[in-house]
Amino acid sequence: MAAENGHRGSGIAAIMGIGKAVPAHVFPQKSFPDYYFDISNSSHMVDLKAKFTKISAIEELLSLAVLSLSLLITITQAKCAYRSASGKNMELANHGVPRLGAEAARAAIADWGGRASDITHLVFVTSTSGCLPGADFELLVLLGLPPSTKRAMVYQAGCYGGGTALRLAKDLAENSPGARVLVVCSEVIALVLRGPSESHVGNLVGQAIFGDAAGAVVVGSCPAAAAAGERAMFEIVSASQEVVPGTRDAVVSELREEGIVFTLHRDVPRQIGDSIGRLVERALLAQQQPANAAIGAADAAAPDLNGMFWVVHAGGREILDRMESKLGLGKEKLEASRAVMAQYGNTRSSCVVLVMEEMRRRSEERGLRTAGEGLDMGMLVGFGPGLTVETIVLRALPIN
Ligand SMILES: CC(=O)CC(=O)SCCNC(=O)CCNC(=O)[C@H](O)C(C)(C)COP(=O)(O)OP(=O)(O)OC[C@H]1O[C@@H](n2cnc3c(N)ncnc32)[C@H](O)[C@@H]1OP(=O)(O)O
Repeated sequence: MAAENGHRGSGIAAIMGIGKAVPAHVFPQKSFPDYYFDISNSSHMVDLKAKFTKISAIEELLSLAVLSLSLLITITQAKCAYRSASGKNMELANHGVPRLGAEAARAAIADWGGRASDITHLVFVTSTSGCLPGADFELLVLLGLPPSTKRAMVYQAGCYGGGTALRLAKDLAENSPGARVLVVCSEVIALVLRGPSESHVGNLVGQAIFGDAAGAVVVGSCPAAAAAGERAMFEIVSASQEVVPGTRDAVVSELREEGIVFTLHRDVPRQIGDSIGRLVERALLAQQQPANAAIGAADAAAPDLNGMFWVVHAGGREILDRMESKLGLGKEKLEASRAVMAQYGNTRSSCVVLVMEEMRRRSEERGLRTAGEGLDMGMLVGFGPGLTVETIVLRALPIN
C-alpha cells in the first residue's frame, strides 16, 4: 500500500484516512448542571449553578454532551470536590486515552484502506494522561503495529496539539521514503474534572464545555495508484505555528496532586479574535507557490476567505463568533466546528480532526466535489496555551 520503498517522497503530504471515536455513553446537557452540582455537593451554590447553566447551554440545539468516561469515575467515586485527590481519575485517564485513541485509529486505517502493518510512524497527542510507557506504546500494542514503528509523543500541548501533530506528520511524510504516518489525538478529561469553585469561574467554564474524544488520520505523500485504493483527501500544503504576544496567562494548565487544574481567562475570545486576521494572513503568505496559484494567483495576498473552507478548533461559541466576524466569514463557514461543539463539546487536541471528519461527511452527503465543502483551498486553525496558534493551509482534492 505504501509508496515504493527507496523512492524519496517528493509529493506534498496528504491526509488519506480520517477516523474518530467518542465515548459510547453520552450525558444529557440539559440536566448536566443538576447532576454536576449534585455529585459535587454544591447544590447550595445557587448563583454559581445559574452561571454554569448559562455557560453550558453551548448551542441552542445542543441536547447532549459527551463527558461519559470522566463522569463514570465521578459516579463510581461519588465525589468530585474542587480539590479532591486524583488517583482513580489518573487510572481512568491512563487506561482510557490509548483505548479511545485506538478506536479512532482503527477507523482512520479502515478509511485509508491500508493495513496497520503498513504504518511506519505514529504521532500521539494527549494532554490528559501521564504514564510511561506512554499512550503511544499502549496504542502500538492495541493495534498490533510493527515494533519498528517510529513513535513520537506530544504531551501537554493542549488544544493546539492536533495542529502540531499534522505539522510533524507533514514533515515526516515528505522526508521519509514511503512513510505512512498515523496521527492520533486522544483526550479523556477525567483528570480535569472537578467540582465548582466560586473563586475560579475560569475553571468552571471548562467543566461546562470540555468533552472526551479521539481523532486519528493517516498521512502520507505520493499515494499509491488509485487501483490500490489509496486516495489523498486533503493535502497539507503548509503549516505554521505562532505565539500571540502577551497572552501567556490566557490558558493555563498545571498537573498537581489533585489532577489537572486549568484556567481559562475571560479574555481568550477577544485575544484570539484580535490576532486571527494577522495569523491567517501570515499563514497564507507562508504557503508554497503552487497553492498560491490555486487561491488566485492574481491576488494571492488578499485571498477570498469565504472562498475557502475552515477547519477551526471549536474552543467555545464566543471564540467562533469572534473569528467569524473578524475574518468576515459567512454564517455557514464555521458550521462544521459549531456542529462538533454542539455534539461533543471542546474535545481539545482531537477537536480539529473531528471538525475535518464532520466536514468530509457533510460534503459527501451533499455530493460536493471535494471533502472541503466542494472548495479547493482551506485553513485549519488550532489554538491553546501560550496562546499558541497552529495554522495549516489545506487543499481538498476531488472526491472519486
Ligand atoms: C484547552 C486548550 O488548550 C485550548 C482551548 O480550547 S481553551 C478554551 C477556550 N475557550 C474559552 O476560553 C471559552 C470562551 N468563552 C465562550 O465561548 C463563552 O464565554 C461561553 C460559551 C463559555 C459562555 O458564553 P455565554 O453563555 O454567552 O456566557 P457569558 O456571558 O460569556 O458568560 C457567563 C458568565 O460567565 C463569566 N465567564 C465566562 N467566561 C469566563 C472566564 N473564562 N473566566 C471567568 N468568568 C467567565 C462571564 O463573565 C459571565 O459572568 P456574569 O454572568 O457574571 O456576567
